[in-house]
Amino acid sequence: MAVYTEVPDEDLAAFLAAYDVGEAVSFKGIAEGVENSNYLLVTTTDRFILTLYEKRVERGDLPFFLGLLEHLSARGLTCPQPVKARDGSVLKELCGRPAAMVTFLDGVWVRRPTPEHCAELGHALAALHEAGRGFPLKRPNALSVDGWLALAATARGRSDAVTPGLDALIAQELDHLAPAFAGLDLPSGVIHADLFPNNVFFLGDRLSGLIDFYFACDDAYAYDLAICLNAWCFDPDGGYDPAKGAALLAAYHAARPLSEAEIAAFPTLARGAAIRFLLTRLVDWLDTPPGAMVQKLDPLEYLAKLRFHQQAESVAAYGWTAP
Ligand SMILES: Nc1ncnc2c1ncn2[C@@H]1O[C@H](COP(=O)(O)OP(=O)(O)OP(=O)(O)O)[C@@H](O)[C@H]1O
Ligand SMILES: N[C@@H](CCO)C(=O)O
Repeated sequence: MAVYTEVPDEDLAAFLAAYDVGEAVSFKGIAEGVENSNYLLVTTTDRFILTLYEKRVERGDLPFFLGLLEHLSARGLTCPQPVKARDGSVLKELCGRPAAMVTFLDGVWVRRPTPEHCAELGHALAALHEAGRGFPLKRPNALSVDGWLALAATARGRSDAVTPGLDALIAQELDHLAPAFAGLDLPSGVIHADLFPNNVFFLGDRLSGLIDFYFACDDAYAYDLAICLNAWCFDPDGGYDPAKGAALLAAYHAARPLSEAEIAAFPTLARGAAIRFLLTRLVDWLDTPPGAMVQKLDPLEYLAKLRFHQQAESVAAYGWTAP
């Protein structure tokens, strides 16, 4: 469930009075998502998503997220566009929470991505990286090496309850990744950092929009590509699908050619991307009280992905070589 804050009708009407969007016709909570309270709002003029930012989103980060959506939309990327109130602001308050309205995007997310979907994704990810250039605000990636070490410390001594040996495996992997990441100097800029299938909309076979920029930050572009490979290119049974990986990498490379350094670093980046989601899922798994109405995501899915990447000696392991 992702409606943590219920909005009374009179509060909604007072909120909407600050905008030129007409009056509410319908207002429904959206069950999908876990971070924030999201509502689908239909007014006499259009459809919008109204989001109340809950405790996991830092208030200080909201100008980065909302400003980024404006920057990307202005450069032709199809992503939610923040709606300005009559006073020009995009961030307001509703029911004691920071709140913003964004435009509604048509499309549905694909449960079973094909290589064709992965190719569309590769193209869109490169377009996102290009469109992000020149965005003036900065947000370091809180979920890079230092964030992984902090999460691992939180889970230490408890992860073996999820699967035996997990504590030691995480410690060994971080011993490998911390110096490996410190030695990287790759092209960087704004990345999405959470571009999973549920954040990418399609109309038919064509990608129609990207959503959920609440992990966006500054980091290596190829790390974003590695996050996508993990999220899109493994089959439901856990096996890596080289046709999907090749489609993703080739489409990205055609739109934003990867450097030799990015290609050489790819297995390391993929390991980093795997431990990042392994750790956040693990800590959520350990710390979410039984019965909480939040979907718990499986950390072991990412342990299997990590093991796959540990065997990869070069990008060829992903079914692709640079042309
Ligand atoms: N601009 C939009 N247009 C259409 N639908 C949207 C839009 N933004 C969000 N949604 C819908 O709301 C759902 C939840 O949104 P979102 O993924 O941003 O939530 P969240 O709480 O940040 O969740 P999570 O981080 O877990 O994915 C999406 O799956 C989608 O169905
Ligand atoms: N995409 C994340 C969850 C929410 O951001 C995951 O699958 O672990």
